[in-house]
Amino acid sequence: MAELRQVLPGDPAAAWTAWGTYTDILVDRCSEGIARVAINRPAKRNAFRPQTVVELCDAFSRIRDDRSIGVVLFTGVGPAADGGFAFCSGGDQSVRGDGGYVGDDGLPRLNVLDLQRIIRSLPKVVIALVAGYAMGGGQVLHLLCDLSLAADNAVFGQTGPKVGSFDGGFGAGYLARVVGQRKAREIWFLCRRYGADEALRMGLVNAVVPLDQLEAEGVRWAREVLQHSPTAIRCLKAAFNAETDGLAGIQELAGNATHLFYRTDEALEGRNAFLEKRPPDFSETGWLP
Ligand SMILES: CC(C)(COP(=O)(O)OP(=O)(O)OC[C@H]1O[C@@H](n2cnc3c(N)ncnc32)[C@H](O)[C@@H]1OP(=O)(O)O)[C@@H](O)C(=O)NCCC(=O)NCCSC(=O)CCC(=O)c1ccccc1C(=O)O
Repeated sequence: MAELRQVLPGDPAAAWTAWGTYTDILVDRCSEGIARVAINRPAKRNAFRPQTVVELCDAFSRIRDDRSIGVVLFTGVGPAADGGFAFCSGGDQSVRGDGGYVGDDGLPRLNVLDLQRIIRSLPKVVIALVAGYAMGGGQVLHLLCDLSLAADNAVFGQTGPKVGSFDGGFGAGYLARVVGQRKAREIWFLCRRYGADEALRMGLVNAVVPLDQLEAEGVRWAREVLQHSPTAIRCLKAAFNAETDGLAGIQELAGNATHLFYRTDEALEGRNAFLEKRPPDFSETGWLP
C-alpha cells in the first residue's frame, strides 16, 4: 500500500512510496522512474547540519545505483508550522563551531561540498523544486541541480559575507557561468534577495509556477526527460560539466566513453584475449574515418 507523504502544497503528482528511513530528509520514489528527495527541517527553513548532508549523500548514492531511476526532484518540506517555506536556508548556523558545522561526533565539517560533487556528477537529471527561500549554501545546492523550477514565492540570495562564510567553488565560479560575472558579483557582494521572476530573468531558474503546482510541474518535466535516451542524457550532462569542471569534468565525460567502449566487440576482444592468454585480434574493427 503506497504511503502518500505530503512534501509540498498541492495534490501529490505521482504515486510516491517511501524509500528508506532518515531523520532529516524524506525520500520517496514512484514506479515511473522518479525519486523525490526533500530536506525535512522546516522549523529551521530546511537548513542543513552534518547529519542532513550525510543522509542526502546516502540518498543520492542509492539513487545513482538504482537503474530504474532517471530523474530526481530535490526540494524542501513546507510549510513550516509558522507558514514559512524554504528549499534550504544553507548551513545550520546553530551548529556552526569554530572550524565548521559540528555533528554528534564533535568534528567540524563542511561535508556539503561532498554532496555538491555527488549531485554534479550523478548521471541522472536532478530538478530543484524551490518553494520559499533558497539562501546561502541552499542557493548553491539549487544551482548545482541540472534544472530548477521555482514556485511564485521563491526567494534566492547569498548571505555568506553577512554571516562570515563564502563558497569560492561552484557557488562563485559556476554561478558566474549561469548568470554572468556582473550579476554573480552583485549577488555575493550585496547579499540582496531576488524573487522568482527576477531569478527567471537572470537565468537562475527554468520556469516559475504557482506554489501548489510546483510538484506537478516537476513531475511533468521529469516525465518528458524520461521519454528520452538515458545514454544520451548522461553523456550530455557529462559534456555540460566538462565545459566547466576541468579535468574532473573530462574524467566524467571520458568515463562515459569508456563505459560505451566496453560494450563493443573490439573492447571485448581485448578482454577475452587477455583471459585466454593469446594476442588480441582487432582486425575486424578497421580504422574508421
Ligand atoms: C531563510 C530566512 C531568510 C527565512 O526568514 P524567515 O522566513 O523570516 O524565517 P526566520 O524567522 O528567520 O527563520 C525561521 C527559523 O529558522 C531558523 N533558521 C533559518 N535559517 C537558518 C540557518 N541557516 N541556520 C539555523 N537556523 C536557521 C531561524 O533561526 C528561525 O528559528 P527560531 O528558532 O525561530 O529562531 C532567514 O531565516 C535567514 O536569513 N536565514 C539564514 C540564512 C543564512 O545566512 N544561511 C547560512 C549561509 S552560510 C551557509 O550556507 C554555509 C555555506 C557553506 O556551508 C559553504 C561553505 C564553503 C563552501 C560551500 C558552502 C556551501 O555552499 O554550502
